[in-house]
Amino acid sequence: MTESFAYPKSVSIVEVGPRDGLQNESTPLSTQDKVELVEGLANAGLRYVETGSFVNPRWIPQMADSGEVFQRISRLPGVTYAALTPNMKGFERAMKAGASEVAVFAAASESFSQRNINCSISESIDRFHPVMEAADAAGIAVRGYVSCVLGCPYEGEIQAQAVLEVSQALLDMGCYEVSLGDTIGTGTPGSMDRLLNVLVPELTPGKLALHCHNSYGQALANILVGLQHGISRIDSSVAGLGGCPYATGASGNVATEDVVYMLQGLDIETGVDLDALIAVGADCCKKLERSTQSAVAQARAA
Ligand SMILES: CC(C)(COP(=O)([O-])OP(=O)([O-])OC[C@H]1O[C@@H](n2cnc3c(N)ncnc32)[C@H](O)[C@@H]1OP(=O)([O-])[O-])[C@@H](O)C(=O)NCCC(=O)NCCSC(=O)C[C@@](C)(O)CC(=O)[O-]
Repeated sequence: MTESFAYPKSVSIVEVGPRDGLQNESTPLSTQDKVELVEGLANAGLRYVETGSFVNPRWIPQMADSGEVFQRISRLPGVTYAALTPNMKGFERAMKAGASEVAVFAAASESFSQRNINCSISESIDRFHPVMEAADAAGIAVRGYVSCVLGCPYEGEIQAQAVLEVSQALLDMGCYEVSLGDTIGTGTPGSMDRLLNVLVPELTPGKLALHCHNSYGQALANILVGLQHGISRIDSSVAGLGGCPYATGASGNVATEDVVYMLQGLDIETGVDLDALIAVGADCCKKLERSTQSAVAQARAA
């Protein structure tokens, strides 16, 4: 643990429910329901909504209508509507649909990289170069993701050095930040602290975000460790939707409602209206015919 720390005064929440959440839901949500979800999240105060993904629809059918979702949403000023783009084809589709920002995604594990995007880590970096150049020319910011930072479903433990190398490569090529994905949620406050002790001095906290899945119930504790290291960008998914299609058993991201509640308790500003957010999560869960994974939403409903 860092010797002394001050919690950030505010935290930006990166809402990934409409993408990371819905990409792994078995019940398909209609395009109109997706549009209402994205609009509801922005109306609840979220300023960054990952709205969809431009990957091969044969790999991720749940995101096949992302172009239509982007085209149909009413946009609020000051809100970033972002998309995942694994290659130039994805980037071109995202631009046509009007995405305001894109994200490229790599992994710290070779096996996961092969299963998720059908290429090695270094091949993935090569594929991102033209995306970075095209985004730069178009004035589009690019976020980077690194999956499996605290464990891989195929390789087990992942070395911090491997996470550092791929994160550094993404920043060097022009990503403005790297989101560290605990894809299978096996991380603990101890392993997160050890990882950040390696990454933060090299990369600085302002270039890092945390993306914690909650499979083992550790996500909020891991995020707290990240805050103590000065990280102030947190990914989360309304109602804890989703999982990962290439990591069997991985549950959804930490629920946005639970993150907001914890941050409120720390007097950290998020700009999110918790009651409005809970209502958006409840509406989405009803449409998906599933229960919320948010402990806060469950407690409020009771
Ligand atoms: C990356 C590829 C496309 C490579 O897939 P590939 O098969 O190696 O690509 P290819 O270039 O050889 O092309 C094969 C076919 O795919 C098409 N294609 C090629 N690119 C696109 C595109 N962008 N959009 C639409 N179609 C595309 C291309 O046109 C061609 O079509 P065909 O000629 O056979 O009809 C594939 O592996 C893929 O789509 N993977 C999906 C990966 C994915 O979405 N995973 C989930 C998101 S990552 C995640 O959830 C983790 C994260 C970010 O949340 C963080 C964390 O939690 O760890």
